[in-house]
Amino acid sequence: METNLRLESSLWVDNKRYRAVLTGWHFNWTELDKKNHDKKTISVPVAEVVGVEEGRVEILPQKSVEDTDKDFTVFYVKRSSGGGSYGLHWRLGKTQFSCLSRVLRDQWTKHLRAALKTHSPLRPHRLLVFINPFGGKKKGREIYHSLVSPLFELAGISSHVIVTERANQARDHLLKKDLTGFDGVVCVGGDGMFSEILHGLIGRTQQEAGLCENDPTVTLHPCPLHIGIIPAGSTDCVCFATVGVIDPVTSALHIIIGDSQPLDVSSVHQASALVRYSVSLLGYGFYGDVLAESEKHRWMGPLRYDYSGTVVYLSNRSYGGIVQYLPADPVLSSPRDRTRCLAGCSVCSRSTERLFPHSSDSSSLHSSHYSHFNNDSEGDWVSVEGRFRCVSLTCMSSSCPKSPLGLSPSAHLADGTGDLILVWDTHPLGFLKYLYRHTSSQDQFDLPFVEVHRVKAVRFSLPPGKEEESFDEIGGQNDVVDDEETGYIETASRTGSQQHLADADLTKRQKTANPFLCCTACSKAPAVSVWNCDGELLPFTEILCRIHGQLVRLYARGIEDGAAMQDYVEENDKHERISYINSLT
Ligand SMILES: Nc1ncnc2c1ncn2[C@@H]1O[C@H](COP(=O)(O)OP(=O)(O)OP(=O)(O)O)[C@@H](O)[C@H]1O
Repeated sequence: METNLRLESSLWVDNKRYRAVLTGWHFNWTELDKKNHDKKTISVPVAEVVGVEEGRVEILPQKSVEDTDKDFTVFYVKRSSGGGSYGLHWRLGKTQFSCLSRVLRDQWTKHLRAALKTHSPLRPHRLLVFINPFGGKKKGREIYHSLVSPLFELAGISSHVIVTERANQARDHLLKKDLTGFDGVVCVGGDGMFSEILHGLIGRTQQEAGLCENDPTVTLHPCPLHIGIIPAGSTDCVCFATVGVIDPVTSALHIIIGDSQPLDVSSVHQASALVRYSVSLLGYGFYGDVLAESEKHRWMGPLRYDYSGTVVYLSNRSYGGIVQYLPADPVLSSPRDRTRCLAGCSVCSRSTERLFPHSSDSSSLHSSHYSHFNNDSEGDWVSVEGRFRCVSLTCMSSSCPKSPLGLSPSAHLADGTGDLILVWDTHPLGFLKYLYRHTSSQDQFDLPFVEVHRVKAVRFSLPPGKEEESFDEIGGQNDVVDDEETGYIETASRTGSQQHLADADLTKRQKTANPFLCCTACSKAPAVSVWNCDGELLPFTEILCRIHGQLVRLYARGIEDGAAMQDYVEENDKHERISYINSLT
């Protein structure tokens, strides 16, 4: 097939002659001098071509076409450094080519489009887009319509756009409505919007597969629809940790070219009920207290997190608890191995084979055998008891602009494990040192009171004598939630897809029941903290978490950084190396 797609001819750009070659995987054009010697080559992977249009076409600020017989325009991904951030920004590159004849022009457009189809099989054709008009600086609609929609149009993607009118509308839509014909779901918003999409898609997939989400031993079914994140929130950590930059155009281009990044998800259970899903931070102690405190100061905007962090740090708290964990296989990877999970991560690729042994390639994942937990021998649980400053579990590095290497710098996005970080009680300066190291490249685990373990599951309970206040006692008597939107009445903790049920009453409960909230004003320190689950407070203290390997897929490819791109380039021949670097600059 590749030989059929090959095409080579002279083309002109700005009256300069180029030799253009379409090989199977790359489209290259090399400037020629008067003696026909090669000057500069630009090489674009076919998979990164966004669109091919007849004529001389402009997209921004408005689409305009100068329809000439012998011209065509190629749009493609162009990289630039992240302006101080860790990853690379993607921009829309554009080159207008002129041919000697219309026949040749038609040949080029036909071949390029055919190559796109062959080498980019996961490109979406139809997307369901949810915009949170109130997320972040309330610019979701503007971001989508001015920056993203023109790119989708150029790439021939049709989208059904829903501007949400209430919290949880996107999640409920995904749980109940017909999703036939959609290749993916895009959220325009922050981490809260992403979490809605996550819960909706996972819940829907399990409903359709007839699986019970409440049972932590059940191997959940991976979601068939991809998730795209257009960052427009005040916290966009999932986007940052999976793309490397917070930039709507970069994210839109990843969606268009059909990048596919699997992501591990942790399910959080209380007794025999699912409470929530988490992908980034599940934190008890310091991180839970900071979130609880910050809820009181929402009027401060994003500043509330810095303020609350200081207040909670000064309150110098630690909490008793019993942590049990199921270690992951230490031969596969370690949270202290100083590796980084970057685009093309080999640990994650090997995990795909381990987690889905019967699928020949990633595209057939969703029809494969899903019993990856059953294939792993469970191993032995390890138990530790004591007083902790914080207990955290993360399925990814949880890097963010303030902490570019993240909570666990060597964590992987898709290896079926999470990193459990135990920070034992210590003096305030020691804890400050631990916190400070998150903002630098110093190893935050190289401290005597810090432990990190790569795990498959975690259980947290209170020490004997400090048993959990029952759910009812802390104000959550209403076990039944009436979902007005759908007319459903479901019982929390008893039905499948019930994670959404806990949400409706949660805010109410937190206000009256959160032990931290009531105790900040008291001199007596609280005996228990609260869990921060990806920015939401959990109404339970004693929980069980299970990591589900590669449960969802994002339109992303993991963080690309300069060094990683250089490694990629090294694998190509010298000619392509030079041309690739040229195309970056
Ligand atoms: N139309 C709406 N009205 C009110 N809330 C909404 C609406 N649409 C979505 N939401 C909710 O708003 C919450 C926050 O949204 P999002 O994450 O997009 O923005 P954010 O500014 O990063 O949020 P925050 O900083 O408050 O966590 C989400 O949990 C989502 O459920």
